Amino acid sequence: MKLFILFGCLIYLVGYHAKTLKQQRRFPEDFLFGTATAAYQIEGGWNADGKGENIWDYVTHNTPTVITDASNGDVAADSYNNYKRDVQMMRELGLDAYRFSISWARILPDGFSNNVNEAGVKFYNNYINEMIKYNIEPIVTLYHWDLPQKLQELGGFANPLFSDWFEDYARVAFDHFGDRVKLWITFNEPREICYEGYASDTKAPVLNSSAVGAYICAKNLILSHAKAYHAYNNDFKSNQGGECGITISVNWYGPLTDSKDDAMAAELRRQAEWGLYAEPIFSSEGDFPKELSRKIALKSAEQGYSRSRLPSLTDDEKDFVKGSFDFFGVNHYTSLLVSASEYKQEFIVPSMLDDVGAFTYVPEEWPKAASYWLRLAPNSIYNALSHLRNKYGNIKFIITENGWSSGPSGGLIDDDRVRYYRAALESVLDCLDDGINIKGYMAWSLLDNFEWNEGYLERFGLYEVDFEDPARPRTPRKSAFVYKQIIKSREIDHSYEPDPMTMAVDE
Ligand SMILES: C[C@H]1O[C@@H](Oc2ccc([N+](=O)[O-])cc2)[C@H](O)[C@@H](O)[C@H]1O
Repeated sequence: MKLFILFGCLIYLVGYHAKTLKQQRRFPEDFLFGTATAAYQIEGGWNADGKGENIWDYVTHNTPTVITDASNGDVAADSYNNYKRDVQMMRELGLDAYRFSISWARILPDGFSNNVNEAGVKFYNNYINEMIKYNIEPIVTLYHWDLPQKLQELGGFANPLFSDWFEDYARVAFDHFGDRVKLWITFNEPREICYEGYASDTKAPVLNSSAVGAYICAKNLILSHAKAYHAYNNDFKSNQGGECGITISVNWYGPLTDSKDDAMAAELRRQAEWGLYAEPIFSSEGDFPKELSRKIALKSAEQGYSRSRLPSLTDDEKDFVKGSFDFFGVNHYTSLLVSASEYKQEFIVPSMLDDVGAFTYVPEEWPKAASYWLRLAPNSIYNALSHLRNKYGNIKFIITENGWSSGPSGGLIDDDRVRYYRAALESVLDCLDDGINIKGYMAWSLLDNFEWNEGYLERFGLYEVDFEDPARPRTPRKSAFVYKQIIKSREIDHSYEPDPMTMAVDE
């Protein structure tokens, strides 16, 4: 009997300690919890008050077939008129920060800095001031995919002068908003800009120029980032005291098996997906990834090109680009497994996938979102971030996007999104436990919005938006309450159930 009681006490004590240990997993007080959006996806007001046309206006108006539901961002969530409600939602959630993008053509209608649209500047001033009023730190992306159409007509990212145009635009933004904005992101997701915009028929400008244009874009984009970074560093940082980085999409690509070939295939795939853009900026060599560059050169020669389709960086360019960051913005959503053996060449034109030669696989048991590319994968954030830390050192990381999609009739009780966010944030805690220097986490997204090629068929919002109603009313989903709980307590309470689901600003 005594032994039985002793054993019972022991079990109770172990259980109690395990619980308290788990409760000790807290996010630091200075950790920035936020949400993220992008101008074209939420603002609407596509031609309001002097805004110029951008490549998404152009593509959606002229080739609506590119968008599954033939919709566009003309009105979207109408945040151009509803920005105060959006800031109220940020306050309801208790956000520390809010990541949004500036529409280049709203402040420079032709793309060039000679013609500044004062109404556009005023809109962003009001928006930023509203955040500052409530202690919400604005994190500004300069480019989230919406190039002024006039610049596209001059070649866009393929024009070698692109980096000058981007630097000029960045300077206008630093000049007007840098007294209040302290975290600047030059580009959102170079891979999606260059690969999907220039080597596929999905994203604007829908050029599908195969794996030629995409590599020219990659080089020009990296140089443009570095020009904006140096402009900030040399001419603004001492007065404004902010930081400048870039956001790259870093999903985790692991090997399918333990074979050497799969390990190599996974490495090549990582180099193609994000190393191409990260390596020149964050590595000590300041150059494109070696194995990938060799493979592209080889493929280019086989295809009869007299030089590699991937343009090289000169020594001066490498020096200029290397180390051009204060932080690494990571967009992370999911994981994929890579196999070398199963890859079959599918393309007749040069393609980035053929350049890599690796097949990706996703286990059926990983839960599916509404987006075909999105699964809930185990340890996804930890795998990606620990790899980045091991590769580039323990630099400052901010997770600038992470989120889950449902279909248009998904409703307010979004238990699958709740499960995803809790798992993702547990993985962030694993990173913090391991000493990885993550300083913030931005959930994608604050509210439902125009999801690019899927239009309004995929919803990522913590707040649901009624797109049928001209007023675009916003209603919090269950995930909004759960995120609020985590932000407020700095802990993940897996048993928390909001009841009733009524939202208010905590004073
Ligand atoms: C939902 C958000 O997606 C971001 O872009 C991508 C693109 C591709 C992947 N992927 O894993 O294949 C993930 C995210 C984008 O930055 C944002 O605007 C949203 O649309």
